[in-house]
This record gives sequence, structure tokens and C-alpha cells, in this order.
Amino acid sequence: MAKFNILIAGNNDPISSIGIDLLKAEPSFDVTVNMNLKAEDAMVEASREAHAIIVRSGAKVTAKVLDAAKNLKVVGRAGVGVDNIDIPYASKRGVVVMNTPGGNTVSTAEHAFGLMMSLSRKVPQAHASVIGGKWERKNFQGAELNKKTLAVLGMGRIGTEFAKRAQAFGMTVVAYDPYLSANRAEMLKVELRDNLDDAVKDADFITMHMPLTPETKHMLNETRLRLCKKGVRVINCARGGLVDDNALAKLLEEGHVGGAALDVYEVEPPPADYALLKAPNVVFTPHLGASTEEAQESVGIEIAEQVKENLLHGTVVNAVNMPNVDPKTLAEIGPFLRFGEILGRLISQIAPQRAEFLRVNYSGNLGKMDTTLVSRGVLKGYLERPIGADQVNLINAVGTAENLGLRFTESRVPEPTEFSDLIEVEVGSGENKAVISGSFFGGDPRIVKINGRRVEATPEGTLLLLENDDRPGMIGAYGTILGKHQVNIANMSLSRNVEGGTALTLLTLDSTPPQAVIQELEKIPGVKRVYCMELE
Ligand SMILES: NC(=O)c1ccc[n+]([C@@H]2O[C@H](COP(=O)([O-])OP(=O)(O)OC[C@H]3O[C@@H](n4cnc5c(N)ncnc54)[C@H](O)[C@@H]3O)[C@@H](O)[C@H]2O)c1
Ligand SMILES: O=C(O)[C@H](O)COP(=O)(O)O
Repeated sequence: MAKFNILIAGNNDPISSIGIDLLKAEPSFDVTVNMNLKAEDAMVEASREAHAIIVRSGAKVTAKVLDAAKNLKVVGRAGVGVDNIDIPYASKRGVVVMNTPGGNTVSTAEHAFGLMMSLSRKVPQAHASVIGGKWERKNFQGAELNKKTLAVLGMGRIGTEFAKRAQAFGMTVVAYDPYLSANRAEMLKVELRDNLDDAVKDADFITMHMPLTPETKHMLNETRLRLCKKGVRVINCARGGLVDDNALAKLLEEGHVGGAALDVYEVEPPPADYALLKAPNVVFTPHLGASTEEAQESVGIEIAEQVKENLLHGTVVNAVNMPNVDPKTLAEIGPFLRFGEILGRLISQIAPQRAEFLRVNYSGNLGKMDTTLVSRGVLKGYLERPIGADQVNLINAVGTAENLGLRFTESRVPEPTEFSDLIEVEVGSGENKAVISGSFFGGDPRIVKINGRRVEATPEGTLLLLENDDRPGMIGAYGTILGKHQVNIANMSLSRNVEGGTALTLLTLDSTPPQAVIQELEKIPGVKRVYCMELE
């Protein structure tokens, strides 16, 4: 039985023991837990034998780690943010990266809401004062949330939960999220603003709930903070870097920003001389949004299940770098996926050089299915020869094609052609292209057309495609040469445009003829082209 090594890696940020136990119960898994992996070198050493690595936000899965972990198949993130994992490099290496969206939503929304309440009523400062033996009631006058305006930036899972709680507290909620539909905003009873400046300028409180991307970095910078009402309070429980921490510290000192509550920082942990640590009216927590028993149990179990199913059955759930494939879909598309790869491999051997496009067109039953992965299979099969079979996989195939300038598209129509299922692959540039079509006869794959000509061949062995003048004696000439070299013909399919025109002969061979035999075939008078196509 194949053994899989699973590394639960952390930097003092443990994963739920229920999740770990679930993995340990699987006889084919060898589970190692190491929570002292702050340094990259330590992470590299710990990862060498791993087939799967599971992390929270503390341990970093860098390119160096991904390179060292030669057996790695999957990285699981017990949580939402995947900014501690080098996703582009993982994709390049063919490693699936999965997270567990949703498992910590309520905990994080509650924490962010708690921070807003602590901020508005100065709870931490008042607490410290009482602990210090003081009774300074007049210093800690706060503000009600009732009737205040809240701007929620990022109305995804956590932003939505936050907004619901704010509405229950009598706040008016405006939202900014370029991906939120007007219908959804109406359903959530929030005022949707198209423009970020419009969303923040009248707000008494601003809360951030989106990922850190080049687009969202320093979304709240000095200019935008100055645009806000004097006394505005800012809550960030999403990602450090969404707010420019230095600008925030400056405006807090000036009193333009009335307060800030932060769970996340541009640098974590913030160094002792971090300007914000000395700013007035701030509430800090050390990235605790998801740190509840409930959230940890939920994301710990979810990621353990996802990684287990991936290693054992190839199931892909909540992947951030490839389409999801649940067991039902996998069972459904499995045969098409394998056939797609074969069609890709075949067409790579007859397509024009320096192709500019690869199109996969589905019709009939296949046109009704989610064939995203099948198309990736076609692309993988096509790229394997030029790129190297161990370099290209279902995860990096699209990126690899883009790098080569190969335009990859797919189309689907539910109406059947003369076949109930058809996959058609076209590769070329301009009008110069090759086309191979495949179908299924009683569940078995068949190549049914080549360059628009009807043929019929089972995709097995070696295929020899010959284009010749349609005239007597051609088949005999092929058979004689192949027979002389002990190459057995298993199957033959003939097709011609018109009598005496051009004919296509597709032979299935039991062995691959040497190059010298191909050259001999090419020399037969009337032969225009010979392609020897290997399936493996
Ligand atoms: N502090 C913590 O411990 C903690 C815990 C969980 C999640 N998080 C972080 O909170 C954030 C939100 O998590 P989620 O589960 O709600 O994610 P989500 O994907 O459900 O929501 C993110 C939302 O941000 C929106 N968005 C994307 N780009 C935007 C832009 N330029 N402007 C405005 N909105 C934009 C998206 O449309 C989406 O609706 C993530 O960054 C996650 O890592 C932090
Ligand atoms: O993105 C997340 O899920 C949060 O930042 C929580 O991270 P943690 O699980 O490492 O606390």
C-alpha cells in the first residue's frame, strides 16, 4: 500500500487535534506535527518527504520549500488567507493548494465586531486603568453604535456577517465591493456604493473584509483617510497592508482618525518600534480572528478531510489554483479526462509548428457537463511533448500555454452532432490547423475524425496516419513495408474525399516503426504525408 507523509507545519499556531487524529486514523498516512517552523530552512528540512503539508497562517510555504518537497501533491490551509503560500510557484510545480473558506467566518466577524465595540467604548484602556488601581470614569466616555454609519469594505462572507450584526445594533450600513451584485446588496439591505471614496467619506466606522492584493494594498492610505469624517474609527480584521499603518499612526496622532482596532498588521508580529503601537485610541489583538474552539475545530476537520480525499481519491475541493472536482464529477468525467489527454497528445504530433491557438469544442452530452478539467487534460496532453511530461500538469497547463502565447479556449453546445458526445480539438495558427475529434461508442473512446475526415480508431498502440493519392495499390504497399519490418497492423480505417482524390489511411500498429520505416513509407509514390502518433 502506498504511504503518504503528511506534515502539519506551524509556527506556534496549532491545528485542531480532531483534524490531526482524523489523518492519523488513516493507515496509509504517516503524520508529523511540527509547530516550530518559523525559519524557512527549518520548513525546508521538515518538508522534504511530505506528500501533503497543512498550515495555518504562521508557517510559510515558499518556493524554496516547494522545491525541496519533491513528493508534494497538496498544500492545505486551515483557514482562508493563502498569502503565506507561494501559489504561482505551487501551480508551476503542480501542487494543489486548498483552503477552508467559511469555517472561520462567524468567529472572525464576531471578533471584528467585538473590536469595534471595544474601540467605541475604550474597553482595553479602561481595563488597564482599573488594573492600575485607578477610577477614571470621565476619561473613558465612548460613542454609541446606534444610528451611526458603517462602511463595510469587502462584502464577502465575513463582511456580510459583520453587516448583519451592525444592522441589529441600529447602524446604517454602506458597502463597497466591486464584485457584489445590486440584487445581493438589496437583499442584505445595505447601501451599495460604486466608488470607494463615496463609501468611506460619511462613515463613522470603517471595517475591512477583503484579501490583500495589488489592487487592495493601502486601500486606506493617507489621502483617503483624510477624505473621511474627522473622528472616523477604522477596524481591520482582514489583512495587514489593506491600511497604510504609518499613515494611520500619523492621522491618529493628529486626531483626524478617532480610533483604530487592528487584528492584523503590515508586519506580523509588529516590531517594538512600530509607530502604531504608540498611537492613541487603538485596540490591538495578535491575529486572533479565527482563534476560537469552534472555528479551529471546523477548519481543522475540513482541511484534514480535503487533504485525505485528495491523496486517496484525487478529489479537489476548495482549491485556489485549479477547478474543484468532487468525487461524483470525478467519476463522471474520469474517462473523458483520460481521453482528453490522449487527444491532446495525438494532435501535438500532427499540428502545425508554433501554433497560436488550441480550441476544445464539446457537443451533445459532453456540451452539458462541466468539462473545464477535461480541457485542461487536452492542454496537458498537447504540451507534454514540447515541455516535458513531468513539467506540465492539470494545474499549470493553462499558465504554461499562456507563457507560450498559445490561446486556449473551450466552447460547449448541448445539441448533438452525428455523435451523441463529441470532443473536437483544433490546434494551429490562422487557417493552418489540425483537428481531431473523439467520441464514445458504448462507453469506449474512439477517434472519429481527423482534419474533418471520418475515421474510426480505438486510441491504443501506435497510430500511423498516411495521406495519399486515392489509387489502387496503396494499402498493399504500406502492408508490404510494415510486414517486412515485423510491424503488425491491428486495425485500419480508410477515408477519401472523392474517388481518385486524396485518401487518409489510419493504421493502428502493435509496435512503433523506426524512423527509417517511416521514411521508406514516405518514398512510396502517391504518399503525401506520414505521421506516426504515439499515445504514451
Ligand atoms: N483576522 C483573521 O484571523 C481572519 C480570519 C479569517 C479571514 N481573514 C481574512 O478576511 C478576509 C475576508 O475573508 P472572507 O472569508 O470574508 O473572504 P471572501 O472571499 O468571502 O470575501 C472577500 C470579499 O472581498 C471582495 N473584494 C475583492 N477585491 C475587492 C476590492 N478591490 N474592493 C472591495 N472588495 C473586494 C470580494 O468581492 C469578496 O466579496 C480575507 O483576507 C481573509 O484572509 C482574517
Ligand atoms: O485567513 C485566515 O483564515 C485568518 O487569517 C486566520 O488565520 P489563522 O488560522 O492562521 O489564525
